[in-house]
Amino acid sequence: MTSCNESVIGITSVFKGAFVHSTHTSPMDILENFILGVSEAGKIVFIEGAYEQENLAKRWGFRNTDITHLKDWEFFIPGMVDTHIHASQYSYMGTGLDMPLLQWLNTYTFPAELKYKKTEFAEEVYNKVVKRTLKNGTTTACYFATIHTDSTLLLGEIADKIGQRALVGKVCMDINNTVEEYKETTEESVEETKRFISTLLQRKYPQVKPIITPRFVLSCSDKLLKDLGFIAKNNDLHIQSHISENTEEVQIVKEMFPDCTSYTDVYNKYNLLTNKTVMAHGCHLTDKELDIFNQRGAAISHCPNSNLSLCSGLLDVRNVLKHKVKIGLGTDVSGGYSPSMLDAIRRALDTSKALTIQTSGYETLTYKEVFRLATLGGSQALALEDTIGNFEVGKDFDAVLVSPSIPDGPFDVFAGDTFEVVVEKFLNLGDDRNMVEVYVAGKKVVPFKE
Ligand SMILES: Nc1nc2[nH]cnc2c(=O)[nH]1
Ligand SMILES: [Zn+2]
Repeated sequence: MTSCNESVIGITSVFKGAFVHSTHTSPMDILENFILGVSEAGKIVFIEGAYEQENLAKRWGFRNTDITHLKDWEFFIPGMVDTHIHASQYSYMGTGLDMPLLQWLNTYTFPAELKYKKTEFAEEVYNKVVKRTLKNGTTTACYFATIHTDSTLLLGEIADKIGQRALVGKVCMDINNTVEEYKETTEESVEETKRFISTLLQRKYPQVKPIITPRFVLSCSDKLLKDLGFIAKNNDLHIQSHISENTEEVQIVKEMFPDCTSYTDVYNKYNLLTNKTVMAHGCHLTDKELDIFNQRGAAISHCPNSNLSLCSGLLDVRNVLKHKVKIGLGTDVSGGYSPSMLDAIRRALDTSKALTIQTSGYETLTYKEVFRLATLGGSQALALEDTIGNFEVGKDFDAVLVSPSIPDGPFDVFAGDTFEVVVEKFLNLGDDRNMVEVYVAGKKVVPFKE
């Protein structure tokens, strides 16, 4: 296909059918009988009612035979954004959820992460986690790897090869009093972070970028936090970490930093709270801390499966939204036992309902609001809203083609169902069998090439 009037931009795909997405004003818009065009560069160039088909065809130079028609009940959703996932913890996902955070880290996590010193092990696990999440509709993942630079670079290479959009973090930690082998010196951590960033950036992967990753305050010395804040600022990089996940952790941070007014104040002091920062959990943040998040433009990754599985706490998403703090959803594999963002949607609803049970007058989140968190909210949390998150013209076409009525699928569709009902069924009951195609920047990445 070539364009005529709009001769600079060539159209490579045109889809006709239903598109379901969120906007600032609406948590869920269902656009039935629409037509969407994707450019060679993978960007959305138009999305309009199908009655505009002839005009669009003339303007963009495509023929009727170039159009891909969605089948009955099929619809596109924007690719989902996992704002917090530990690629390295995928190897033991679904196990070891019988203790609280700090004991869990010492017993299961640190020994498991130590194994990534070997790049062969990293290669096996990282190929699996990228494929598993992509086929579950995660088109963008914000990854923690381990302290090992070469294995973490491999994660970037694998995400690029398989076609997932990713922020990839080499974990930084110079404190570990229980698994002594699993830590770096302060200098190593800083130097290896610099090597990681420069090597990954040199590779110029179009959709894979580095993210500065201090594990959390309890794993990092003051000097390390300070240097990482400096590196992030000098290179305008994304930042991720954990904050206020459970009460024991919050108490220890308070005792360690008597001069700081809060956990948030510690990160803020070291320039680690920016408009490109995403902090996981935040279950126990105070209103004052949320105000600081708002002022800095920093975001929260809500990881409800993990918060329930490790008995960490119930994040009050309604309160976070009230403070106008950016928020997305995360699986937090493997504190969370599921790699699926559909599970994150469901557990976020469960959490909101638990808060409703214990708080009179609580305004429960709707499934539509939680869908927005998994898509547009995630893009905002990762400061990628200009590129992804919904089907606005000019954004990259990151999308999942959902086929609700596949043979032997996880739920049934009936003739009397409305489109809205089918979307709700998919969000509550669907799984990767329904996600028949996945696109990142206009390129079909699921089904996999091999
Ligand atoms: N859930 C979770 N919390 C953390 N806090 C510090 N490290 C971790 C981790 O690996 N998982
Ligand atoms: Zn985590």
